[in-house]
Amino acid sequence: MTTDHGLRFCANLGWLFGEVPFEERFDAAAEAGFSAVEYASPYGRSPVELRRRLKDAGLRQVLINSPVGPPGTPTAAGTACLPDQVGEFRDGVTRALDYAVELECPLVHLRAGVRPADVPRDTAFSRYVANVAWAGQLASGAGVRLVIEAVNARDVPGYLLQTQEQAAGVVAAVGSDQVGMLFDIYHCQVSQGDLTTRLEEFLPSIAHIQVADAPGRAEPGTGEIAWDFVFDRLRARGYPGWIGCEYRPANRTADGLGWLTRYAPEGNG
Ligand SMILES: O=C(O)C(=O)CO
Repeated sequence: MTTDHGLRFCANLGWLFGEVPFEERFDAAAEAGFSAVEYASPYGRSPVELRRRLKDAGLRQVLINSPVGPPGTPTAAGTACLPDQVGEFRDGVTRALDYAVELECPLVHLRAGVRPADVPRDTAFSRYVANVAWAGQLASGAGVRLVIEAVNARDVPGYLLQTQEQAAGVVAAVGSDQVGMLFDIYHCQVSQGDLTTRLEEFLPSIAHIQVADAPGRAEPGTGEIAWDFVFDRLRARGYPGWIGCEYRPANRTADGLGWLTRYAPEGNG
């Protein structure tokens, strides 16, 4: 549901409702008033199971990520910029699109990856652009849109894509409506600031937004970002997409959702 207020928020089940096991987070999100969810990795469960959980809770899935390697390995933040991982990357995109189609999920986030020290930046960047272009073509056949996200270097040192300008440049270079930006307000604040200027500049390319406050990455209202100002701007510009709650709740998730009722008074989407 889009309200007159215009902003639609979805719950990231990888980050929110950590008080209960993953399987129970669907119901927890619905009980908290969400009508949509996102999470990075559906791959440990069958699409049939996930579809059932979504349906039973009355939720829709709006974003998944393409697969990444195990934590602590060179592919933990993705394979898209790694010249020796093209096969892995393509297999991962194919798998992600299969899941997205099964879950009726409109967006897949392609993680760029961390550039290895022995790979020149230009080499990693051109591999990345070529991979995203390849994935965009495959995604158009599946009716799914891809998004790419700039991530701050404090949280993920060496991540290839660190600024909104770089992400916008890749979207422009690929030149396909099938690829858009995932603008994470927390990452932008940590790396660059000047949030609303950047949001407004890149709005035509932005297909998804995520939120957390800075510097602690907890709920909006726990840090330095002027959320009234930011959300007013997004509302005034008619941002039509979802806003993913990708934050680490300061306490129990439900206890920290007061901020949301201010910005989505008629329900979270
Ligand atoms: O890894 C992160 O920090 C992300 O924001 C992924 O979406």
